[in-house]
Amino acid sequence: MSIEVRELTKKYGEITGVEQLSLKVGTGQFQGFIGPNGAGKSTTIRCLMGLLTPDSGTFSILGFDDKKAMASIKASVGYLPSEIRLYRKLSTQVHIALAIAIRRDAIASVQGKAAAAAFEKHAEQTAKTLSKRLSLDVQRPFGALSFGNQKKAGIVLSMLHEPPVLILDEPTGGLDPLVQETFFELLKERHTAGTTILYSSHILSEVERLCDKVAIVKSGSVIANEAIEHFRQKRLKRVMLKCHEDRVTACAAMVEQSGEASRVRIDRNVIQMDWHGLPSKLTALMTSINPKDFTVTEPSLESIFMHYYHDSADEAAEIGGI
Ligand SMILES: Nc1ncnc2c1ncn2[C@@H]1O[C@H](COP(=O)(O)OP(=O)(O)OP(=O)(O)O)[C@@H](O)[C@H]1O
Repeated sequence: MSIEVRELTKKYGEITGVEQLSLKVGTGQFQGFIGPNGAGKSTTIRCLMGLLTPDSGTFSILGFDDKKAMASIKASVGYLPSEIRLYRKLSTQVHIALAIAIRRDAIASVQGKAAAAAFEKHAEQTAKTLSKRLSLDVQRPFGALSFGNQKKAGIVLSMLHEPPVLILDEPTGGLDPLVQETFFELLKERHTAGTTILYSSHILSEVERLCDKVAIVKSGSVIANEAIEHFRQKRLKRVMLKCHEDRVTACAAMVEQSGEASRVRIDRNVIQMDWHGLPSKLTALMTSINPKDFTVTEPSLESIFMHYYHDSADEAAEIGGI
C-alpha cells in the first residue's frame, strides 16, 4: 500500500473539513479522488502534505508514518497544489535550481556526495525535458506568468525528482487542451514506470480516462472506492419500451414484478425504467411484453458518478452495485 489514511478528521472551528476519512491507495495505482465542492479533497491532501495538522486519525505514505516521518513523506512525494504560489520575482529556472539544490543537499547528507551529484544531473535534465514538453518559458518571473503557465511551473517542480508518489490537486485548471494532452502523456509515462498517483479532480471525464480506481468523497468521508471497471460493469441500463396501448398497465406490472427495475415511469404507451438485472432476464421480460419498439442505452460513467454526488448513499450503492 503506498498511501493509507486512517479515520482522518480535520475541522475548521465548527466547519468539518473531513470526518473519519479513510483511504487506501495501492502501489502503482492511478487513483482518482473526486467529489463535489467542499467535499474535503483539498483538506485531505493538505493533511497528507503536512500543511494542515489533523485533529485525529493517522496516515502513512510508502510506509512512512505521519507522526514520525513527515520529512521522509515530503521527500518521497511530488505535490501539485490547486493554486501554485511561488516567489513572484523569481523565474521558474531559479525555482527549479532551488528545488534541486535543497534535495541535492538532503541526499548528500544521507547518501553522500556522489549520489547527490548524480541526482542533480538527472533532475536538471528531467526539468529541462519537462519544461520543453510543456512549452514553458523558464526564464520569465513567476509573477509574470499566466495562470496556466504558473500551473506548468508547478508541474515541472512536482515531477523533476521523479518521485515514487505524485499527489495532484486539480492539476489541469488553466491548462489549454494541447498542454493537457502533454500532461496526460507525462502522467501515463510516470504511471507505467510504477509511480503511485493520487489525482483529485472535478472533471469526471479526465478521471475516467486516466485513473484505474476512483474514490468518491462526500461530506468529508470516502463513500466509495472502486476500480473504474467496477462502475463500468455494474452500470445499469436505461430501457424504454413502447407498448401496445391496451397493454401498458399489464406490461408495467410485469416490469415491477421482475424486481430488477427502478425508476419506472409511464408516459402514455411508453414505459421507461432503469434495469439492474442480467441481460438474459431483460430479454425474457421483453419476450413477455412483446413491445412495439424499444431502446436500451447505457448512462455515461459521469452520470453514475453524479448519482453519488447528489443522491443518497443507498441509491448510489444500488446503482454502483456495492
Ligand atoms: N481554511 C478554511 N477555513 C474554514 N473552512 C474551510 C477551510 N478550508 C476548507 N474549509 C471547508 O472545509 C470543507 C472541505 O473543503 P475542501 O477545500 O477540502 O473541499 P474540496 O473537496 O477540496 O472542495 P473543492 O472541490 O471546492 O476544492 C468545506 O466545507 C470548506 O468550506
